[in-house]
Amino acid sequence: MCGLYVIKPTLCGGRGVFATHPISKGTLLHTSHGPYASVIYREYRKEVCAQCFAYAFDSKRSTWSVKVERLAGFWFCGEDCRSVWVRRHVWAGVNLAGQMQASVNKLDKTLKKTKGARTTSSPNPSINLGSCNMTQESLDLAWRAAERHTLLEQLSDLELDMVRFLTTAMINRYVEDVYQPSPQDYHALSGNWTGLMKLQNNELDYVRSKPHILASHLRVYAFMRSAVIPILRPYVETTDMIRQLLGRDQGNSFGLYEVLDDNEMFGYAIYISGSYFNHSCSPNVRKERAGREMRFFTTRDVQPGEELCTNYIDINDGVKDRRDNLSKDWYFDCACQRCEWELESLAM
Ligand SMILES: C[S@@+](CC[C@H](N)C(=O)[O-])C[C@H]1O[C@@H](n2cnc3c(N)ncnc32)[C@H](O)[C@@H]1O
Repeated sequence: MCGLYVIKPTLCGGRGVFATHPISKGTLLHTSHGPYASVIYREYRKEVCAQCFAYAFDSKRSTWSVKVERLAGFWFCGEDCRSVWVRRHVWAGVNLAGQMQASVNKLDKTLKKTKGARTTSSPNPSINLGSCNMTQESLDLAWRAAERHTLLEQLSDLELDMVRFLTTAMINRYVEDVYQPSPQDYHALSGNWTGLMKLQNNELDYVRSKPHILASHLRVYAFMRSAVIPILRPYVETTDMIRQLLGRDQGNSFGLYEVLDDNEMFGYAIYISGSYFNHSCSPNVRKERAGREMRFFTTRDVQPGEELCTNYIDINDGVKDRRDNLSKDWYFDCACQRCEWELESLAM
């Protein structure tokens, strides 16, 4: 709902969402109508509707039966979802998502057959890919080297899912560049490429916190360069787009759960307009997925000027565990008031 909040800088958590009016408990604050980038994990693809994310098991089925003809890889809970998906994914008669999926599957099969065990060598042996002291300069060097030495390797299932996730954003960018979609199309993606680029980029923090991830990202890039269909090739000629996307994925993506956060997680997604809510260990907002939408509701009455926050982790843990989890998985030291109070009382 517009007019109830503004996005503005916080003291120590970048930008945040602040109430401008009194808001009562249970108010629907905001709806992100659909993700700009998303993936349903491969193992769930036949069980989760590619359009509305309905889970087959909830309907007492094991899989969905409706799929896109030819270029399979997308299953739907019914004809309606399939036709919405086709309307949004088939441009000038070309099913870009289907073609990419087929190309990714083909390359994966070829690598499995021909390469066997993967290697973990650096594309440039002089660059150390596994350091928590990584600087921006050495990170840039590693990526630039990847543009010159394409080291094609078999990917893990998680990396293949990452490829599929990146592909959805790349296709949305292509459609923006070529077809100038309508405002409704942008609405359905909760923003556009420019909006996506305004989200916080966590690339360096992520690589420092999980040093092994850089080698994985470089493998994903090399794979995408080989798997990409000709129409999308310009987007992977340099590493820029993939880096921009990977830097936003970390710290901005939402888990796609059956419905509530403690159910089965079957994928992840970037909801651009929903990415401005900061974390608090005593949140006043909860998120709820409804089909493809992500909705944000207040969980108590809120006063004007108060920050509106969700929780990124389980807030039932003790202060030390919460802070460790946020630092490990979200790369920040929580600046919320509850942490401050609980840390003070621990120090006394
Ligand atoms: C999903 S984004 C939220 C929007 C972000 N503040 C921005 O300006 O784009 C998550 C990032 O916000 C910051 N953040 C969120 N909650 C925070 C908190 N409780 N304390 C400190 N930083 C926080 C961290 O930098 C985190 O990586």
